[in-house]
Amino acid sequence: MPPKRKAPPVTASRKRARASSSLSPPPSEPAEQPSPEGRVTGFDQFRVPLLEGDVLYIPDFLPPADAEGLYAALAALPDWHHPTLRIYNRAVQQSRAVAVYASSPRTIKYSGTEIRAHAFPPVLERVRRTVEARLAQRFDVCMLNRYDDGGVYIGRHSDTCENLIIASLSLGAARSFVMTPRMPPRAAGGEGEERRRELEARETVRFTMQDRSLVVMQGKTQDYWKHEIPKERRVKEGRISLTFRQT
Ligand SMILES: O=C(O)CCC(=O)C(=O)O
Ligand SMILES: [Fe+2]
Repeated sequence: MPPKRKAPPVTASRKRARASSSLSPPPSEPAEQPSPEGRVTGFDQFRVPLLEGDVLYIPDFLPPADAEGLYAALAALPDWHHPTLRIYNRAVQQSRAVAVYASSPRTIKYSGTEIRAHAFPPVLERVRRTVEARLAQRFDVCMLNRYDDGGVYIGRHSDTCENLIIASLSLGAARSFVMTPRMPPRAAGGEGEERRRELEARETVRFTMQDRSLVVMQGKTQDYWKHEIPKERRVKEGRISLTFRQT
């Protein structure tokens, strides 16, 4: 199998960008205006080079002062739980803990189960305001994911296209984000299956999500790409992602 194509330009340029960025926008910046296109604009230098995908990786998105104590405060929220999923008719408890918040009371469909969304707690509301102002977008739902160490992962999936824009803020341990192209169904099965695996491996894009960074997925990304956070056994620290969604 050919080696997975890494995306060194993404990682390398982000390292350079990190030193210089001060990410609280000046109040005059146009980011305060809602974006008419329904997509995040103005971050072109952070675009991940993907065919038919619109993905941004923005390092140092949250200033260190805003991130101080945030991991611990979020980890202490009372709403975390490990959903029980039905896999091949067996009940399996997910290793990743989740907590869901929404601006109005509702339940959220999630991997075949329903999760009750809570009201945004003040600590999360502050982050939401920062993300909304910087991206010039509104987010009405936030799903938190907690990966206590590198053994906790999220399998390869696409999110539903009801999520117009997903903005995922990372806190804690650096983890890999792996994007694999979605293949048409006819590419699978028999000999096609082997070819599909080969193409997937060749086109796979991988980058590292650092503490305080933001990944944005929008446009047709979910139609053309799957994403995952694979197990990385050497990672001993926890990571929390705040996945802001538009529903
Ligand atoms: O943890 C992340 O950054 C992404 C999680 C994810 O893909 C999801 O919640 O759908
Ligand atoms: Fe996802």
